[in-house]
Amino acid sequence: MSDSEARSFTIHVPATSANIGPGFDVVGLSLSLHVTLTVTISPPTSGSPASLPIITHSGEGASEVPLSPWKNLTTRVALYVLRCHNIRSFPSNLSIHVNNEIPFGRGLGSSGAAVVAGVLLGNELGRLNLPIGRMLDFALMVERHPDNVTAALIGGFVGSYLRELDRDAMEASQVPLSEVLPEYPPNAGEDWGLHPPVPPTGIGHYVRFGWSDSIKAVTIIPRFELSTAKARGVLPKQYSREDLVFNMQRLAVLTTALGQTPPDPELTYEAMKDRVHQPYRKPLIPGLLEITSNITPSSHPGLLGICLSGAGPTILALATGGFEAIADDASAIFRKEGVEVDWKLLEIGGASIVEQNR
Ligand SMILES: Nc1ncnc2c1ncn2[C@@H]1O[C@H](COP(=O)(O)OP(=O)(O)OP(=O)(O)O)[C@@H](O)[C@H]1O
Ligand SMILES: N[C@@H](CCO)C(=O)O
Repeated sequence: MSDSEARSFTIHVPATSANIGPGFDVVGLSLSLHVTLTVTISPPTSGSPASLPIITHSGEGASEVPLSPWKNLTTRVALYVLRCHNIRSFPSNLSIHVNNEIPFGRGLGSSGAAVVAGVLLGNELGRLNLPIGRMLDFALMVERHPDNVTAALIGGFVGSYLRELDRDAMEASQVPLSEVLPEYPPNAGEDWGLHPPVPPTGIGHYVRFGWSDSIKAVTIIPRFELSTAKARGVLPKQYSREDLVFNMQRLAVLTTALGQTPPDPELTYEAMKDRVHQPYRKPLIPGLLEITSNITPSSHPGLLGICLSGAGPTILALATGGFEAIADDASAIFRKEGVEVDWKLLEIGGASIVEQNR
């Protein structure tokens, strides 16, 4: 298809729940809520000046998300990918409709999904044909903990690490975010387009674990936002050996236990406990401790384990049944603390996909 023809494609990126208890910054699970971009590029009309992309947005975040392509996270990331391939602007006559099912700032990976959507958008607009690993490099230059973006891109229950790079590559992967996503439009005369910080190759490695089809995700979603930055700000810089061993023992068991059929509630409940992030986040999420300690497989048959979803405030319960009782009882504890919630029963989702429409 030539660039003078109309093009349309759709990008679907799933929500994710990171950590799953002990796997802080390591594991993520894709969920059946999506951000969907419907992208249309009309053929250029001769003589008409270059036009900026038109963004419309429906669903979650509609009242707060910036619609300027210079400010919107997804289009800024797409432009970063394009600039790294010597393409300095969006095509003319580009319109993007975003329909978003992922609530902002709740621990369901909305920012990771927006970043992955941006990488996929840049890849399609530039017809770059980037392999998955390279797309992950771009996503990791923006969102620097790999758990959400890797699970959103790959789909399923995914573990990842950031590689030990050589010194130059390490420095390149750690340039300030303000250089990766500069303020647009640039000041007059600023040479912004020519030298973007290109990601080193192979920043992250990942693996998809097995998943038992019988397991669903009950998400209990408070009606308040907690930014990831704030929830990371309360974490200590150092941990005791006991706490690290506690988490590593559980994570090693959890990554296989959730793939077993039937899953073993006694094994998984204990394996979803954490000492690295949840204890420090308790003051930010009223009810967290009571929910995770009072809702157990013996009080709630069908429950496998319960934890904070990502940086919170959403609670994630993995279960094979008894979904409503788990959600009702967790909601009641939140309400006692004055927190209103919504809950959703979600499937474990697939990977991000791009569909060509015509
Ligand atoms: N579809 C989107 N389009 C543009 N910006 C978005 C979109 N989704 C999320 N964002 C931006 O990301 C911010 C939320 O990011 P944050 O990292 O605080 O929470 P989260 O990603 O929802 O949670 P977590 O990382 O714990 O799973 C929003 O306030 C908004 O600025
Ligand atoms: N691992 C991250 C996930 C949030 O995006 C955290 O818990 O801060």
